[in-house]
Amino acid sequence: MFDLMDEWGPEKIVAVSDAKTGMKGVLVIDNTARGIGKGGTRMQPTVSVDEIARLARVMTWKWASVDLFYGGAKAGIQADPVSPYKEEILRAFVRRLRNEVPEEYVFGLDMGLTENDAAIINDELGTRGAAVGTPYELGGIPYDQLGITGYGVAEAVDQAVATTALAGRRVALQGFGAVGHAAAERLHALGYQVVSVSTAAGALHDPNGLDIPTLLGLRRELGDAFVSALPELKIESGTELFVDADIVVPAALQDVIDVSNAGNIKGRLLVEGANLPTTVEAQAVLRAAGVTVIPDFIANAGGVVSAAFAMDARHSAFRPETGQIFEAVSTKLRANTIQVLEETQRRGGTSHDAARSLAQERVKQAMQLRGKPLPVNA
Ligand SMILES: NC(=O)C1=CN([C@@H]2O[C@H](COP(=O)(O)OP(=O)(O)OC[C@H]3O[C@@H](n4cnc5c(N)ncnc54)[C@H](OP(=O)(O)O)[C@@H]3O)[C@@H](O)[C@H]2O)C=CC1
Ligand SMILES: O=C(O)CCC(=O)C(=O)O
Repeated sequence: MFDLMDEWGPEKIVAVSDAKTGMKGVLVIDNTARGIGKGGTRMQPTVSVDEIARLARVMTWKWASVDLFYGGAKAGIQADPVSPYKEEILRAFVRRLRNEVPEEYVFGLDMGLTENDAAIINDELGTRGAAVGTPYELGGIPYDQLGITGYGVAEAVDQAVATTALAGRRVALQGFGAVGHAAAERLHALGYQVVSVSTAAGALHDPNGLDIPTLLGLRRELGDAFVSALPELKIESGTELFVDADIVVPAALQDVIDVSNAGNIKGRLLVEGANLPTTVEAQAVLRAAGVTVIPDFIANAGGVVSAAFAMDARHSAFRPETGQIFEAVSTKLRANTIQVLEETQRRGGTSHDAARSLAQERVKQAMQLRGKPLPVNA
Protein backbone atom coordinates (compact mmCIF):
# COMPACT_ATOMS: atom_id res chain seq x y z
CA MET A 1 0.00 0.00 0.00
CA PHE A 2 2.87 2.41 0.76
CA ASP A 3 3.98 2.33 -2.87
CA LEU A 4 0.72 4.17 -3.72
CA MET A 5 2.01 7.20 -1.81
CA ASP A 6 4.08 10.02 -3.28
CA GLU A 7 4.62 13.70 -2.55
CA TRP A 8 1.03 14.63 -3.52
CA GLY A 9 -0.72 11.93 -1.49
CA PRO A 10 -2.72 9.95 -0.64
CA GLU A 11 -2.99 11.54 2.77
CA LYS A 12 -5.18 8.74 4.04
CA ILE A 13 -6.25 5.24 2.99
CA VAL A 14 -8.92 3.57 5.10
CA ALA A 15 -9.79 -0.04 4.28
CA VAL A 16 -12.86 -1.57 5.93
CA SER A 17 -14.72 -4.90 5.95
CA ASP A 18 -17.80 -6.44 7.48
CA ALA A 19 -18.06 -10.20 8.03
CA LYS A 20 -21.86 -10.27 8.12
CA THR A 21 -22.43 -8.79 4.67
CA GLY A 22 -19.06 -9.73 3.14
CA MET A 23 -18.49 -6.02 2.45
CA LYS A 24 -14.95 -4.91 1.63
CA GLY A 25 -14.31 -1.28 0.88
CA VAL A 26 -11.80 1.50 0.83
CA LEU A 27 -11.71 5.28 1.08
CA VAL A 28 -8.74 7.15 -0.32
CA ILE A 29 -8.20 10.81 0.49
CA ASP A 30 -5.54 11.97 -1.90
CA ASN A 31 -4.73 15.66 -1.45
CA THR A 32 -6.77 18.18 0.56
CA ALA A 33 -4.61 21.27 0.04
CA ARG A 34 -7.53 22.91 -1.82
CA GLY A 35 -10.35 21.60 0.41
CA ILE A 36 -12.17 18.67 1.98
CA GLY A 37 -11.96 15.32 0.16
CA LYS A 38 -14.76 15.00 -2.41
CA GLY A 39 -15.36 12.34 -5.03
CA GLY A 40 -17.81 9.65 -5.99
CA THR A 41 -18.25 6.22 -4.44
CA ARG A 42 -17.91 3.20 -6.72
CA MET A 43 -19.44 -0.25 -6.32
CA GLN A 44 -18.04 -2.94 -8.61
CA PRO A 45 -17.05 -6.58 -7.95
CA THR A 46 -13.49 -5.86 -9.11
CA VAL A 47 -12.75 -2.71 -7.05
CA SER A 48 -9.19 -2.63 -5.66
CA VAL A 49 -7.27 -0.27 -3.38
CA ASP A 50 -4.92 0.57 -6.24
CA GLU A 51 -7.84 1.50 -8.53
CA ILE A 52 -9.45 3.77 -5.93
CA ALA A 53 -6.11 5.46 -5.20
CA ARG A 54 -5.61 6.17 -8.91
CA LEU A 55 -9.17 7.54 -9.14
CA ALA A 56 -8.64 9.72 -6.05
CA ARG A 57 -5.56 11.24 -7.72
CA VAL A 58 -7.60 12.02 -10.85
CA MET A 59 -10.03 13.84 -8.55
CA THR A 60 -7.22 16.03 -7.18
CA TRP A 61 -6.42 17.19 -10.73
CA LYS A 62 -10.12 17.46 -11.66
CA TRP A 63 -11.08 19.82 -8.83
CA ALA A 64 -8.00 21.95 -9.51
CA SER A 65 -8.75 22.03 -13.26
CA VAL A 66 -12.23 23.47 -12.74
CA ASP A 67 -10.80 25.72 -10.01
CA LEU A 68 -13.25 24.61 -7.34
CA PHE A 69 -12.12 24.26 -3.76
CA TYR A 70 -12.36 20.58 -2.87
CA GLY A 71 -9.68 17.94 -2.51
CA GLY A 72 -9.21 14.68 -4.41
CA ALA A 73 -10.84 11.60 -2.88
CA LYS A 74 -12.70 8.47 -3.94
CA ALA A 75 -14.35 5.53 -2.20
CA GLY A 76 -14.90 2.01 -3.52
CA ILE A 77 -16.88 -1.01 -2.41
CA GLN A 78 -15.97 -4.43 -3.75
CA ALA A 79 -19.46 -5.77 -4.44
CA ASP A 80 -21.93 -6.36 -7.24
CA PRO A 81 -24.23 -3.33 -7.62
CA VAL A 82 -27.11 -5.61 -8.68
CA SER A 83 -26.77 -7.70 -5.49
CA PRO A 84 -30.09 -8.10 -3.62
CA TYR A 85 -28.06 -7.16 -0.50
CA LYS A 86 -26.81 -3.86 -1.95
CA GLU A 87 -28.44 -1.74 0.75
CA GLU A 88 -27.02 -3.84 3.60
CA ILE A 89 -23.55 -3.75 2.02
CA LEU A 90 -23.73 0.00 1.52
CA ARG A 91 -24.94 0.61 5.07
CA ALA A 92 -22.15 -1.60 6.46
CA PHE A 93 -19.57 0.38 4.45
CA VAL A 94 -20.85 3.74 5.70
CA ARG A 95 -21.14 2.50 9.30
CA ARG A 96 -17.50 1.44 9.28
CA LEU A 97 -16.39 4.84 7.97
CA ARG A 98 -18.66 7.24 9.77
CA ASN A 99 -16.55 7.51 12.91
CA GLU A 100 -13.35 7.82 10.94
CA VAL A 101 -13.93 10.56 8.45
CA PRO A 102 -17.04 12.67 9.00
CA GLU A 103 -15.07 15.86 8.46
CA GLU A 104 -12.79 14.66 5.71
CA TYR A 105 -14.89 13.15 2.93
CA VAL A 106 -18.26 13.77 1.27
CA PHE A 107 -19.73 10.75 -0.56
CA GLY A 108 -21.06 11.04 -4.14
CA LEU A 109 -21.98 9.00 -7.22
CA ASP A 110 -19.73 6.83 -9.37
CA MET A 111 -20.17 3.51 -11.20
CA GLY A 112 -22.70 1.24 -9.54
CA LEU A 113 -24.28 3.88 -7.26
CA THR A 114 -27.49 5.81 -7.88
CA GLU A 115 -29.35 8.69 -6.28
CA ASN A 116 -31.31 6.24 -4.10
CA ASP A 117 -28.03 4.85 -2.78
CA ALA A 118 -26.88 8.38 -1.90
CA ALA A 119 -30.10 8.73 0.11
CA ILE A 120 -29.28 5.51 2.00
CA ILE A 121 -25.74 6.78 2.68
CA ASN A 122 -27.16 9.98 4.16
CA ASP A 123 -29.59 7.98 6.27
CA GLU A 124 -26.78 5.83 7.64
CA LEU A 125 -24.55 8.85 8.29
CA GLY A 126 -27.18 10.79 10.20
CA THR A 127 -25.44 13.95 11.33
CA ARG A 128 -21.98 12.43 10.96
CA GLY A 129 -21.28 13.40 7.36
CA ALA A 130 -22.96 13.73 3.99
CA ALA A 131 -23.47 12.41 0.49
CA VAL A 132 -24.40 14.51 -2.53
CA GLY A 133 -26.18 13.29 -5.64
CA THR A 134 -29.31 12.63 -3.55
CA PRO A 135 -32.86 12.91 -5.01
CA TYR A 136 -34.62 16.29 -5.29
CA GLU A 137 -37.02 15.21 -2.55
CA LEU A 138 -34.12 15.21 -0.09
CA GLY A 139 -32.92 18.62 -1.22
CA GLY A 140 -30.29 17.12 -3.51
CA ILE A 141 -29.21 17.57 -7.11
CA PRO A 142 -29.57 14.18 -8.84
CA TYR A 143 -26.69 14.76 -11.24
CA ASP A 144 -26.62 11.22 -12.66
CA GLN A 145 -30.35 11.23 -13.46
CA LEU A 146 -29.95 14.68 -15.00
CA GLY A 147 -27.08 13.32 -17.08
CA ILE A 148 -24.87 16.32 -16.35
CA THR A 149 -21.49 14.56 -16.65
CA GLY A 150 -22.39 13.05 -20.04
CA TYR A 151 -23.71 16.39 -21.22
CA GLY A 152 -20.35 17.93 -20.34
CA VAL A 153 -18.46 15.17 -22.16
CA ALA A 154 -20.44 16.00 -25.31
CA GLU A 155 -19.71 19.71 -24.85
CA ALA A 156 -15.98 18.89 -24.63
CA VAL A 157 -16.28 16.83 -27.83
CA ASP A 158 -18.02 19.67 -29.62
CA GLN A 159 -15.44 22.22 -28.47
CA ALA A 160 -12.50 20.00 -29.44
CA VAL A 161 -14.05 19.41 -32.89
CA ALA A 162 -14.42 23.18 -33.36
CA THR A 163 -10.94 24.04 -32.07
CA THR A 164 -9.14 21.39 -34.11
CA ALA A 165 -11.41 21.88 -37.16
CA LEU A 166 -12.09 18.14 -37.27
CA ALA A 167 -14.20 17.35 -40.32
CA GLY A 168 -16.07 14.15 -39.31
CA ARG A 169 -18.89 13.80 -36.79
CA ARG A 170 -19.17 10.02 -36.32
CA VAL A 171 -18.73 8.91 -32.69
CA ALA A 172 -17.77 5.48 -31.28
CA LEU A 173 -19.01 5.27 -27.66
CA GLN A 174 -18.38 2.74 -24.90
CA GLY A 175 -20.86 2.56 -22.00
CA PHE A 176 -24.49 3.67 -21.87
CA GLY A 177 -24.86 4.28 -18.12
CA ALA A 178 -25.14 7.61 -16.30
CA VAL A 179 -22.35 9.18 -18.37
CA GLY A 180 -22.58 7.28 -21.66
CA HIS A 181 -26.31 7.62 -22.33
CA ALA A 182 -26.31 11.34 -21.53
CA ALA A 183 -23.29 11.91 -23.75
CA ALA A 184 -25.09 10.10 -26.59
CA GLU A 185 -28.22 12.19 -26.04
CA ARG A 186 -26.35 15.51 -26.14
CA LEU A 187 -24.15 14.45 -29.08
CA HIS A 188 -27.28 13.48 -31.02
CA ALA A 189 -28.84 16.87 -30.20
CA LEU A 190 -25.66 18.61 -31.43
CA GLY A 191 -25.89 16.78 -34.77
CA TYR A 192 -23.30 14.03 -34.20
CA GLN A 193 -23.83 10.52 -35.50
CA VAL A 194 -23.24 7.89 -32.78
CA VAL A 195 -22.22 4.74 -34.66
CA SER A 196 -21.50 2.39 -31.73
CA VAL A 197 -22.53 2.02 -28.08
CA SER A 198 -22.15 -0.69 -25.45
CA THR A 199 -23.10 -1.92 -22.01
CA ALA A 200 -21.78 -4.92 -20.07
CA ALA A 201 -24.45 -6.95 -21.91
CA GLY A 202 -22.94 -6.27 -25.35
CA ALA A 203 -22.10 -3.74 -28.07
CA LEU A 204 -24.15 -2.30 -30.96
CA HIS A 205 -22.91 -0.83 -34.24
CA ASP A 206 -24.53 0.86 -37.21
CA PRO A 207 -22.12 2.56 -39.64
CA ASN A 208 -24.99 4.84 -40.74
CA GLY A 209 -25.63 6.04 -37.17
CA LEU A 210 -27.63 4.41 -34.40
CA ASP A 211 -31.12 5.69 -33.67
CA ILE A 212 -30.27 7.33 -30.32
CA PRO A 213 -33.84 8.39 -29.30
CA THR A 214 -34.94 4.76 -29.81
CA LEU A 215 -31.99 3.44 -27.77
CA LEU A 216 -32.73 5.91 -24.98
CA GLY A 217 -36.36 4.76 -24.94
CA LEU A 218 -35.30 1.09 -24.83
CA ARG A 219 -32.88 1.85 -21.98
CA ARG A 220 -35.68 3.51 -19.98
CA GLU A 221 -37.83 0.42 -20.54
CA LEU A 222 -35.27 -2.39 -20.17
CA GLY A 223 -32.25 -0.88 -18.39
CA ASP A 224 -28.76 -1.41 -19.76
CA ALA A 225 -29.70 -4.93 -20.94
CA PHE A 226 -31.52 -3.17 -23.85
CA VAL A 227 -28.69 -4.12 -26.22
CA SER A 228 -30.02 -7.69 -26.21
CA ALA A 229 -33.24 -6.39 -27.81
CA LEU A 230 -31.32 -5.46 -30.99
CA PRO A 231 -29.46 -8.65 -32.05
CA GLU A 232 -29.17 -7.46 -35.69
CA LEU A 233 -26.88 -4.59 -34.59
CA LYS A 234 -24.67 -6.57 -32.22
CA ILE A 235 -20.90 -6.66 -32.61
CA GLU A 236 -18.25 -8.34 -30.51
CA SER A 237 -17.98 -6.73 -27.05
CA GLY A 238 -14.85 -4.66 -26.70
CA THR A 239 -14.68 -3.73 -30.39
CA GLU A 240 -17.03 -0.74 -30.09
CA LEU A 241 -14.22 1.83 -29.66
CA PHE A 242 -12.31 0.54 -32.68
CA VAL A 243 -14.99 0.80 -35.39
CA ASP A 244 -14.68 3.30 -38.21
CA ALA A 245 -15.41 6.67 -36.57
CA ASP A 246 -13.97 10.19 -36.30
CA ILE A 247 -14.34 10.55 -32.54
CA VAL A 248 -13.92 7.97 -29.77
CA VAL A 249 -15.58 8.34 -26.35
CA PRO A 250 -14.85 5.67 -23.74
CA ALA A 251 -17.47 6.18 -20.98
CA ALA A 252 -17.39 2.98 -18.94
CA LEU A 253 -14.25 1.29 -17.62
CA GLN A 254 -10.62 2.18 -16.88
CA ASP A 255 -7.58 0.98 -18.87
CA VAL A 256 -9.59 -0.11 -21.92
CA ILE A 257 -7.17 1.59 -24.31
CA ASP A 258 -3.66 0.25 -23.82
CA VAL A 259 -0.55 -0.29 -25.95
CA SER A 260 -1.96 -3.50 -27.38
CA ASN A 261 -4.95 -1.76 -29.01
CA ALA A 262 -4.22 2.01 -29.14
CA GLY A 263 -2.96 1.62 -32.71
CA ASN A 264 -6.37 0.23 -33.72
CA ILE A 265 -8.21 3.45 -32.86
CA LYS A 266 -9.54 4.91 -36.12
CA GLY A 267 -10.84 8.19 -34.71
CA ARG A 268 -8.70 11.32 -34.78
CA LEU A 269 -10.16 12.67 -31.52
CA LEU A 270 -10.46 10.76 -28.24
CA VAL A 271 -12.51 12.36 -25.46
CA GLU A 272 -12.31 10.52 -22.14
CA GLY A 273 -15.77 10.25 -20.58
CA ALA A 274 -14.67 7.50 -18.17
CA ASN A 275 -11.98 8.02 -15.56
CA LEU A 276 -8.60 6.56 -16.56
CA PRO A 277 -9.72 4.82 -19.78
CA THR A 278 -6.30 5.24 -21.47
CA THR A 279 -3.07 3.89 -19.99
CA VAL A 280 -0.04 6.21 -19.81
CA GLU A 281 1.77 4.13 -22.44
CA ALA A 282 -1.25 4.29 -24.77
CA GLN A 283 -1.39 8.08 -24.35
CA ALA A 284 2.10 8.24 -25.87
CA VAL A 285 1.09 5.93 -28.75
CA LEU A 286 -1.91 8.13 -29.53
CA ARG A 287 0.18 11.27 -29.37
CA ALA A 288 2.67 9.78 -31.86
CA ALA A 289 -0.21 8.78 -34.13
CA GLY A 290 -1.54 12.36 -34.10
CA VAL A 291 -4.76 11.55 -32.23
CA THR A 292 -6.03 14.51 -30.19
CA VAL A 293 -6.93 13.45 -26.63
CA ILE A 294 -9.07 15.38 -24.14
CA PRO A 295 -8.17 13.94 -20.72
CA ASP A 296 -10.74 12.53 -18.27
CA PHE A 297 -10.28 15.23 -15.62
CA ILE A 298 -11.06 17.88 -18.26
CA ALA A 299 -13.89 16.19 -20.21
CA ASN A 300 -15.86 14.50 -17.43
CA ALA A 301 -15.67 17.34 -14.91
CA GLY A 302 -19.42 18.00 -15.22
CA GLY A 303 -19.84 15.64 -12.27
CA VAL A 304 -17.70 17.75 -9.97
CA VAL A 305 -19.28 21.01 -11.10
CA SER A 306 -22.72 19.61 -10.25
CA ALA A 307 -21.40 18.09 -7.01
CA ALA A 308 -20.13 21.55 -6.04
CA PHE A 309 -23.60 23.03 -6.70
CA ALA A 310 -25.05 20.18 -4.61
CA MET A 311 -22.62 20.94 -1.76
CA ASP A 312 -23.77 24.59 -1.72
CA ALA A 313 -27.46 23.68 -2.03
CA ARG A 314 -27.26 21.76 1.28
CA HIS A 315 -26.87 25.01 3.22
CA SER A 316 -28.48 27.57 0.94
CA ALA A 317 -31.94 29.09 0.94
CA PHE A 318 -31.85 28.95 -2.89
CA ARG A 319 -31.68 25.89 -5.12
CA PRO A 320 -29.98 26.42 -8.47
CA GLU A 321 -32.07 25.99 -11.62
CA THR A 322 -30.83 22.92 -13.50
CA GLY A 323 -30.31 25.15 -16.54
CA GLN A 324 -27.77 27.13 -14.51
CA ILE A 325 -25.79 23.96 -13.76
CA PHE A 326 -25.76 22.84 -17.39
CA GLU A 327 -24.63 26.31 -18.43
CA ALA A 328 -21.81 26.36 -15.86
CA VAL A 329 -20.67 22.91 -17.01
CA SER A 330 -20.67 23.93 -20.65
CA THR A 331 -18.78 27.16 -19.99
CA LYS A 332 -16.09 25.62 -17.75
CA LEU A 333 -15.51 22.53 -19.86
CA ARG A 334 -15.36 24.36 -23.17
CA ALA A 335 -12.86 26.86 -21.74
CA ASN A 336 -10.73 24.06 -20.24
CA THR A 337 -10.80 22.08 -23.50
CA ILE A 338 -9.46 25.09 -25.41
CA GLN A 339 -6.83 25.79 -22.74
CA VAL A 340 -5.55 22.20 -22.70
CA LEU A 341 -5.35 22.03 -26.49
CA GLU A 342 -3.37 25.28 -26.52
CA GLU A 343 -1.09 24.20 -23.67
CA THR A 344 -0.42 20.84 -25.35
CA GLN A 345 0.59 22.63 -28.54
CA ARG A 346 2.83 25.02 -26.62
CA ARG A 347 4.63 22.35 -24.53
CA GLY A 348 4.63 19.33 -26.84
CA GLY A 349 4.13 15.94 -25.13
CA THR A 350 0.77 14.43 -24.30
CA SER A 351 -2.37 16.40 -23.43
CA HIS A 352 -2.47 14.54 -20.10
CA ASP A 353 0.94 15.94 -19.22
CA ALA A 354 -0.11 19.45 -20.26
CA ALA A 355 -3.43 19.35 -18.37
CA ARG A 356 -1.83 17.81 -15.28
CA SER A 357 0.86 20.46 -15.11
CA LEU A 358 -1.80 23.21 -15.18
CA ALA A 359 -3.69 21.49 -12.34
CA GLN A 360 -0.51 20.80 -10.38
CA GLU A 361 0.39 24.47 -10.40
CA ARG A 362 -2.84 25.27 -8.52
CA VAL A 363 -2.39 22.42 -6.04
CA LYS A 364 1.22 23.44 -5.45
CA GLN A 365 0.21 27.04 -4.71
CA ALA A 366 -2.31 25.80 -2.13
CA MET A 367 0.26 23.47 -0.55
CA GLN A 368 2.77 26.31 -0.35
CA LEU A 369 0.28 28.68 1.29
CA ARG A 370 -0.54 25.99 3.86
CA GLY A 371 3.15 25.58 4.64
CA LYS A 372 3.41 22.04 3.27
CA PRO A 373 6.59 20.78 1.61
CA LEU A 374 6.35 21.14 -2.17
CA PRO A 375 6.63 18.10 -4.42
CA VAL A 376 10.16 18.29 -5.81
CA ASN A 377 9.52 16.27 -8.95
CA ALA A 378 6.64 18.39 -10.15
N1 LIG B 1 -21.39 9.40 -12.71
C1 LIG B 1 -20.63 10.46 -12.76
O1 LIG B 1 -21.07 11.58 -12.45
C2 LIG B 1 -19.22 10.37 -13.21
C3 LIG B 1 -18.67 9.21 -13.72
N2 LIG B 1 -17.42 9.21 -14.23
C4 LIG B 1 -16.82 8.01 -14.79
O2 LIG B 1 -17.56 7.58 -15.94
C5 LIG B 1 -17.46 6.16 -16.07
C6 LIG B 1 -18.86 5.57 -16.13
O3 LIG B 1 -19.54 5.89 -14.93
P1 LIG B 1 -21.13 5.92 -14.82
O4 LIG B 1 -21.72 6.15 -16.16
O5 LIG B 1 -21.46 6.77 -13.68
O6 LIG B 1 -21.38 4.42 -14.40
P2 LIG B 1 -22.72 3.55 -14.61
O7 LIG B 1 -22.61 2.46 -13.63
O8 LIG B 1 -23.93 4.43 -14.59
O9 LIG B 1 -22.57 3.03 -16.09
C7 LIG B 1 -21.49 2.26 -16.51
C8 LIG B 1 -21.76 1.80 -17.93
O10 LIG B 1 -20.66 1.03 -18.40
C9 LIG B 1 -21.18 -0.21 -18.88
N3 LIG B 1 -20.20 -1.28 -18.81
C10 LIG B 1 -19.80 -2.00 -17.76
N4 LIG B 1 -18.92 -2.94 -18.13
C11 LIG B 1 -18.76 -2.80 -19.47
C12 LIG B 1 -18.00 -3.47 -20.45
N5 LIG B 1 -17.20 -4.48 -20.12
N6 LIG B 1 -18.08 -3.06 -21.73
C13 LIG B 1 -18.89 -2.04 -22.07
N7 LIG B 1 -19.65 -1.37 -21.20
C14 LIG B 1 -19.58 -1.74 -19.91
C15 LIG B 1 -22.37 -0.47 -17.98
O11 LIG B 1 -23.19 -1.50 -18.49
P3 LIG B 1 -24.13 -2.35 -17.47
O12 LIG B 1 -25.14 -1.38 -16.95
O13 LIG B 1 -24.70 -3.39 -18.36
O14 LIG B 1 -23.24 -2.88 -16.39
C16 LIG B 1 -23.00 0.91 -18.02
O15 LIG B 1 -23.65 1.13 -19.24
C17 LIG B 1 -16.62 5.69 -14.88
O16 LIG B 1 -15.27 5.66 -15.27
C18 LIG B 1 -16.82 6.81 -13.87
O17 LIG B 1 -15.76 6.88 -12.92
C19 LIG B 1 -16.66 10.35 -14.27
C20 LIG B 1 -17.15 11.52 -13.80
C21 LIG B 1 -18.43 11.62 -13.13
O1 LIG C 1 -17.64 14.14 -6.65
C1 LIG C 1 -18.66 13.54 -6.99
O2 LIG C 1 -19.59 13.36 -6.19
C2 LIG C 1 -18.89 13.05 -8.39
C3 LIG C 1 -17.76 13.28 -9.34
C4 LIG C 1 -16.81 12.16 -9.44
O3 LIG C 1 -16.71 11.28 -8.61
C5 LIG C 1 -15.91 12.11 -10.61
O4 LIG C 1 -15.80 13.12 -11.30
O5 LIG C 1 -15.29 11.05 -10.86
